[in-house]
Amino acid sequence: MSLAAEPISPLMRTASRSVQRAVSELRRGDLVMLQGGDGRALLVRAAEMTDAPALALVRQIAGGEPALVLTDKRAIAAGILAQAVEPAHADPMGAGTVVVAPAQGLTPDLVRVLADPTRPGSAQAVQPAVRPFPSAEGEALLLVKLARLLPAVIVAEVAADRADEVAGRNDLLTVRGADVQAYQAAGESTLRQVVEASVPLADAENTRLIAFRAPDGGVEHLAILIGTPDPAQPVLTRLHSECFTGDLLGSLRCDCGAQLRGAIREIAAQGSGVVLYLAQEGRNIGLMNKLRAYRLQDAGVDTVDANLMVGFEADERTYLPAATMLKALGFNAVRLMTNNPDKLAQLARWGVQVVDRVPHIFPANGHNIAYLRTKAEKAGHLL
Ligand SMILES: Nc1nc2c(ncn2[C@@H]2O[C@H](COP(=O)(O)OP(=O)(O)OP(=O)(O)O)[C@@H](O)[C@H]2O)c(=O)[nH]1
Ligand SMILES: [Zn+2]
Repeated sequence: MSLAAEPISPLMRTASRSVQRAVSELRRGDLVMLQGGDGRALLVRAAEMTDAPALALVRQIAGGEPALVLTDKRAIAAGILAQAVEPAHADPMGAGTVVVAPAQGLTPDLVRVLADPTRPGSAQAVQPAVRPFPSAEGEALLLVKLARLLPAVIVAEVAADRADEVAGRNDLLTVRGADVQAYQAAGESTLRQVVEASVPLADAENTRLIAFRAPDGGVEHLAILIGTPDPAQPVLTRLHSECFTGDLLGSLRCDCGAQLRGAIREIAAQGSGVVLYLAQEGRNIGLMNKLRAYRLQDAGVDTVDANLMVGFEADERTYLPAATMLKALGFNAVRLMTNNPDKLAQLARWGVQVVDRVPHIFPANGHNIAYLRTKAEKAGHLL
């Protein structure tokens, strides 16, 4: 049942190391040097971490005025952009980017109001410039998304032929935009089994947990294997994206807790199957950002628009990790318990045959009616 141990190439190891280090620097509020795939070099820091000394440091190192980069979704929500930016080529990660460089300069307040939808304020006076993806700015946004921060960055361009010298003098980590673009899919397609243990569950006593991790030490996902599925037959399968609030706390805002426990019960009743517990909290925007989206929903916005207002796509998940795990377990055909057509389409796209869809619907609880209705009306869920 284990994956053939494919050695990770030295090139990939170096690439993922610099991306992971850059993510860590950004989360600390430090600057990194990004060598963009477009040949431009940018000093980058997370907008979420920006105060006056931080802006002053960027000015001092770059010798020029920094700009704020937002996704087009966030810029529209902030009222400074009329419509979405068309990507230069069809790339699911390629959100259009919007660059704000006000003549009077950036202030921490302006950065906060534009980057963070939970901070009230207005920013009528700024004129953004738009850039289709790919661009160094778009790669900087991918980095802060990987860091699970708000999708907004402060950038300042540095002459490409001076980037190494500036980075060296200021002890800044350098990361290549091409590596940032390749990072996520590389980790997701090389997940391998790390450990397997028996964990009897109240609703499914004959259960084993199989833990997966990418060779570069990235995100970890779990397979909850119930009974002994026959790989020669389509396996009853549930893809479940992590939901701390619903799964662990029993939050009534969503249907996740009911779906998770319901899937375990149903698989146990049918004899065997697997639940993949995917580390994709908040449709892969992370818990902090999901809580930001909840704040907006408390003010009347629906779950799809709330994601867009924070600056993300409505759904940032890919099911490549799920497909990689299923194949590693020897399961090439599944009966998928879901109402989400994207899960069906993506699994097929990543080479897992979906023989059947098993509806996975639970009664509304009085708090999640609008959430479920939005999933049906806007996200095409088959409810
Ligand atoms: N961003 C965001 N994420 C949410 C919200 N409510 C729930 N989630 C997340 O949505 C995901 C729900 O995942 P699933 O139940 O696997 O998927 P689904 O898209 O509902 O599809 P099916 O249940 O398979 O039909 C989890 O990662 C939750 O954390 C919300 O209001 N905003
Ligand atoms: Zn949930």
